[in-house]
Amino acid sequence: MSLAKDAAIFLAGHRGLVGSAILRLLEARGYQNIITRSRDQLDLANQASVRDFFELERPAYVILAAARVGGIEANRTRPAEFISENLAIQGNVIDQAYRSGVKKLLFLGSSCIYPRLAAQPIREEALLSGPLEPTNEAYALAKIAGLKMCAAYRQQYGFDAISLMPTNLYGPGDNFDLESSHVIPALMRKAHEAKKSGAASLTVWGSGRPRREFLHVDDLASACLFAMDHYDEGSPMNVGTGQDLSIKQLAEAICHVVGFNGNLTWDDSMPDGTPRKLLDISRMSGLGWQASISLEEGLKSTYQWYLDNQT
Ligand SMILES: NC(=O)C1=CN([C@@H]2O[C@H](COP(=O)(O)OP(=O)(O)OC[C@H]3O[C@@H](n4cnc5c(N)ncnc54)[C@H](OP(=O)(O)O)[C@@H]3O)[C@@H](O)[C@H]2O)C=CC1
Ligand SMILES: C[C@H]1O[C@H](OP(=O)(O)OP(=O)(O)OC[C@H]2O[C@@H](n3cnc4c(=O)[nH]c(N)nc43)[C@H](O)[C@@H]2O)[C@@H](O)[C@@H](O)C1=O
Repeated sequence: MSLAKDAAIFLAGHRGLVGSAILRLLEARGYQNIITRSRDQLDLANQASVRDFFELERPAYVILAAARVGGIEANRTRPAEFISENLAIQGNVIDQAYRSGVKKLLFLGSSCIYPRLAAQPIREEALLSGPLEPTNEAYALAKIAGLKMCAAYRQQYGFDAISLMPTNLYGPGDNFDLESSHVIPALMRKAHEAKKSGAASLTVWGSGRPRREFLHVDDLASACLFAMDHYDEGSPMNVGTGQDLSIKQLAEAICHVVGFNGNLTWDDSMPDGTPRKLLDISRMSGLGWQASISLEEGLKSTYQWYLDNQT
């Protein structure tokens, strides 16, 4: 099935990192009927508002990129908000989409749904096979509930709801707040500020030993539209690059891109999180999709975006 260019598509979370990348791609591909609402206009955690919205707008397709999202420290310190807001948003949107006759819905989970010590690279079958990483357990449980809700609605009602599990993302429109952000925007900003102030060193959280896989958000947007056209199964599907690196290697790469030549110091009072979460991407590549933006290229363009947009 291919999405018609005039299909009514509700893109939830269009101002976020992922939603804004999907919006750019939908517009570039000529989609003419994209429905958007900011949180101020429609609180997706409010069931009555979501019901009224779906009854009024009657979208044919839904891409759910609205969620409570943050880096390791935000997840560790605000678990109640991460579980309650995500359960509410996804529960309301998935249920109302089904009730109002939506033809297809895409839900986004995250690679943190898999067990902390899953065999690497992580296959989709590893889901629920072991304990989760404690720093993001609340968020991961909400995401697991979301993908299982999609599978249950497919099984019982025949609702075409699919779930993608992206690895760690980065790119234009990311959150550069040092307390709540993910590692790439945090280190990019720290390196930029250290370079500007002439500081001798930059502080990196943890030991530098954890390994992470990073996908540029424009690649994720392409994967989302590919999955809307080519995937219609209940089981979640991983999206990544198939390559990872250590946080130390990442910090060095970011310093190189930013042009900061000082030292790295390590704050071991901050958590490392999952030791490694490299996704097995054979299911998605078997369907014919692969990432195209290298980490080096993506870091350079993201830093340029930061320079052009910092406030
Ligand atoms: N960033 C990452 O590294 C990864 C992200 N993902 C997943 O991708 C999806 C998008 O994440 P990302 O783009 O990074 O997140 P962002 O924080 O950048 O954007 C989240 C969006 O959700 C909207 N939103 C949040 N709460 C509500 C609400 N109550 N009502 C309406 N809208 C709301 C926000 O709207 P507004 O702007 O109006 O406030 C915002 O546009 C999430 O499902 C996330 O789990 C998966 C793997 C990794
Ligand atoms: C996408 C994913 O994102 C989160 O999990 P995470 O991968 O651990 O995310 P992170 O990007 O914040 O950290 C990656 C690594 O980097 C190290 N690190 C070093 N220095 C900084 C630093 O300055 N900031 C941050 N944030 N991390 C730093 C940090 O200590 C960790 O070892 C969860 O929300 C999870 O729920 C989720 O889905």
